[in-house]
Amino acid sequence: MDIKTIIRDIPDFPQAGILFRDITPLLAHPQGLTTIIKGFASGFADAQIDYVVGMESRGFIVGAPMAQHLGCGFIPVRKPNKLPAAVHQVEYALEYGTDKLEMHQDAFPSGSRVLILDDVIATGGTAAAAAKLVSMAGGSLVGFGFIVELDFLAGRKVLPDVPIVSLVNY
Ligand SMILES: O=P(O)(O)OC[C@H]1O[C@H](OP(=O)(O)OP(=O)(O)O)[C@H](O)[C@@H]1O
Ligand SMILES: Nc1ncnc2[nH]cnc12
Repeated sequence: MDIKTIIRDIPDFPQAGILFRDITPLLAHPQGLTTIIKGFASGFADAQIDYVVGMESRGFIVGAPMAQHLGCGFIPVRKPNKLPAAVHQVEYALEYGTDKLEMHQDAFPSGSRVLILDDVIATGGTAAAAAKLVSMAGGSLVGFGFIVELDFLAGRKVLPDVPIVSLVNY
């Protein structure tokens, strides 16, 4: 299955000048999620992952099924004021705007091996913020996985030096 042919391009969303790579047709395909999870699983075979972290909201769509596939825990990284217990917080820049992300301070035991997953890496700000949150909680970052990587924005340059698996590059 060639997932690139199923991802749809939407010009000028959410604002003028952004070419939005829309994964919803891929998610709607009967083999879409299976193909995505197989891609991540083969990229991180033998990585001994204890927890998968996914960022609100599209990171949840790939993070939760990957955690189920691995038989490990899923940790949500959320936008501000959504998580009920004590949080770590990081502010970050987006391709379109700025935002903050939070994760529970007690999300996983210190030393846990953590994989960060999201649908898209653009500038890398979101993934770098998630990596900071994992580090603040004492996690050991195993790698990053993305369905889509926008190469021209060079987001991987702002990430820590761990393996990065992208299923599709533009
Ligand atoms: O590499 P970056 O420049 O940080 O951009 C990538 C992020 O942007 C999108 O999330 P968005 O904040 O739009 O939220 P959503 O998942 O709720 O749509 C996407 O799902 C990534 O999380
Ligand atoms: N160009 C883009 N397409 C889809 N999701 C994104 N998140 C940030 N930039 C994006």
